[in-house]
Amino acid sequence: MTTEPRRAVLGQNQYGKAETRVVRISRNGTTHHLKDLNVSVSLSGDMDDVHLTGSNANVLTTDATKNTVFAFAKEHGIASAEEFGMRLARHFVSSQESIRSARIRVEEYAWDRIGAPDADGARHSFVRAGRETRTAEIHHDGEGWEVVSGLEGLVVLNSTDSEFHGYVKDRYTTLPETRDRVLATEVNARWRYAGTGLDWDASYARAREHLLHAFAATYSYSLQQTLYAMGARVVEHLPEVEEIRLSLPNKHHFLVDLGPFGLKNDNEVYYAADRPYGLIEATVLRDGAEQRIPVHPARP
Ligand SMILES: O=c1[nH]c(=O)c2[nH]c(=O)[nH]c2[nH]1
Repeated sequence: MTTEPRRAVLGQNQYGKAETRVVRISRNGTTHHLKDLNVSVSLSGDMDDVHLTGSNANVLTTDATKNTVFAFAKEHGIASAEEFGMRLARHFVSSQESIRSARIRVEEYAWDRIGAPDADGARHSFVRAGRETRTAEIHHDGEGWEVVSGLEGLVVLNSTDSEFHGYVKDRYTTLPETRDRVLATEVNARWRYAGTGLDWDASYARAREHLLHAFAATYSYSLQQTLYAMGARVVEHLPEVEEIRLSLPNKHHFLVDLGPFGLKNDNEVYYAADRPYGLIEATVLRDGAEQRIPVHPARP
């Protein structure tokens, strides 16, 4: 019996940039609108050579597909995930002979406005739709009780009223100063109660509301300042709370440089980076209270 020589052949293939995190802010006077997408591009076509011969002549770079996402967000806006995805797909297939098909996957993160329409910040302050995780930790030694409640994953964003400047400049400092930036964070908070016998649900709702209100209403010169304002507002409005500890990742939104494409980015198109991120943490406590919430939360 003769054995056929085994030869490898190229099967289905596709390529593109996955998970471009684009945030488009439209500013209608002082009322801002937000679109927040995660866009993945997969292109297929005449790609035998790039796999088999080392020729890149048919390859539109994945970098260019990412740039196209940002540039289209600026030029055409984002009416809907579907419309935006169709526009991208049509562009890739019709502008490059070597590209025969495009698959665009879009995840859209929904945002709600914070507060009533006339409330502070309602025009430019947002909370990510979908509930945060509520937490509670109870300790009892047969006599005393300690109750620490909290929340994790409450994502908020201010599209203006945030500056950052005046910081130390050492030889490694490159961050440009800014008088108007997007400030976004995921609120992770734990607060310790002075006693028991409370309406826990009502207290939780009040703490959450005051955290959101302080985030929206604070004109911020740093996330540290916003953190303190949020913690202080809870301590000052909830007499049952002795201390609160906040852990706030700075969810950086970098303005995309659209200059190379002949486009001006007037604080409209942002790249939402996921890491690394600044991590701002502090305890805010009632004057005279003991600081007892541990720095690192216990994991279940
Ligand atoms: O609000 C901020 N606080 C910082 O300490 C800091 N550091 C940084 O690079 N960006 C920011 N933003």
